Amino acid sequence: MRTPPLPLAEAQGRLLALAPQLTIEHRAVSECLGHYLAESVTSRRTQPAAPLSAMDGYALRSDSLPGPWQVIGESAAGHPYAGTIERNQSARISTGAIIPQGANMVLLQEDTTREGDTLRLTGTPPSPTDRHIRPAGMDFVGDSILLEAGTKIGPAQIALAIAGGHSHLPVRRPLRLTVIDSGDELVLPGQALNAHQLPASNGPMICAMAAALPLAITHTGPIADNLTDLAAALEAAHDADLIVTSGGASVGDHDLVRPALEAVGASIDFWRVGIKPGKPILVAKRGSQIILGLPGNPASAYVTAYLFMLPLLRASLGAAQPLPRTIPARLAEPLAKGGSRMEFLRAQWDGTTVTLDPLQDSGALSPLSRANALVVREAGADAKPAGMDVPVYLLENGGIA
Ligand SMILES: Nc1nc2c(c(=O)[nH]1)N[C@H]1C(S)=C(S)[C@@H](COP(=O)(O)OP(=O)(O)OC[C@H]3O[C@@H](n4cnc5c(N)ncnc54)[C@H](O)[C@@H]3O)O[C@H]1N2
Ligand code: MOO
Repeated sequence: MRTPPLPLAEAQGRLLALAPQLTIEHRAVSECLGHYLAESVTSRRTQPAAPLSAMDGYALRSDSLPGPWQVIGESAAGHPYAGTIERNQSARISTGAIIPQGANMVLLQEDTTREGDTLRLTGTPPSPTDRHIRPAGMDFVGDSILLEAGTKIGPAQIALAIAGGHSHLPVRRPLRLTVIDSGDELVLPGQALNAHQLPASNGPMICAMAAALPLAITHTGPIADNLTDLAAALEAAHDADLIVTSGGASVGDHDLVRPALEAVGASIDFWRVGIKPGKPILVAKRGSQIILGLPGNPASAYVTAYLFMLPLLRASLGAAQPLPRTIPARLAEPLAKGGSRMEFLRAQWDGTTVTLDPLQDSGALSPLSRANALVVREAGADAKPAGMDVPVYLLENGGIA
């Protein structure tokens, strides 16, 4: 007997619970871009390690205002002043240099004049007096959490980890992903073809969607629509952590993904989710390996890769926040009422309003290439007037802010 399609949230939860536990390795920080921290990282130093000047000027004592002062030395970045500043003394100081002993104020050089070693105040002294001083530990202190486990490592996190004294970071090993195109009608890109054929575009699209993540990707196919070839392709990918197929997931006589999975000893975890496009998505397991059978229609493959494959990859790689998040966007035009499945409508978002593409056929690629957003319409939702907010997934960066 056929089980009804799962609700999206339940299906995503079931899939994420299967995410493989990849081993942790320590990678050079500068090679961690796009990885997720496998463990929280603690600062090995305090920054700034000592009070620093935030401006170029003169360091002196606030109780010596209004001067004049004798300039007795200099504190430059990398070359601190070794002595102590007494009343009516000052040290030339540059941005990023340590505030000398005794000083508690920095006068901007624009607020002073200097003749020889004599410094005079011409402008207004800083208020509060420590305004141009960055206190020790302003950024972070030693032995505190610098970056939480699950944080995505981008340029700022790379800089913070290095500033915190780290040369390597704990991350998951790259996930091995095999993407398989299958279908008798498919040919390689650019190959001569007849009316009954079409270029296999899903595989390259799926690989491109995953490309920013730390993966070892293998792309195979197109594989012919027969059990032997499909089972052989699945077998050849036995050491992949995740296999993603597209097509052959539905109910037709040539939809062989399920029988091929059974032939290689995989067990189906679930099949069919109440979403449009993408209903016939299939999830199977073989040992610790996961197989995601995405539907063949290009928009269905894209939407299911976005809602299932990318979150699974992110979860496996240790992301704290693997699921994409919607933002509210204002409808440029009215939205008709929802149908029996939750829908993900290809749309253009201009930063404020969102406009649905007039072509929503799941077999069409051109609306997908025009879209930068998916409008979410719940099953059975009431019609909505123009100007109303709807939840929208932004497609850039997999919907992860
Ligand atoms: N009687 C029913 N028919 C269908 C149902 C249903 O419930 N009952 N579901 C429909 C839905 S919804 C979808 S989605 C499709 C998905 O079917 P499959 O996953 O079996 O996909 P195929 O039939 O193999 O292919 C569909 C379509 O996509 C093209 N395709 C396939 N692979 C690729 C590729 N790698 N690159 C580019 N294009 C590809 C293929 O040529 C077909 O045009 O089933 C409905 N049918
Ligand atoms: O759900 Mo299918 O994905 O409509 O085309």
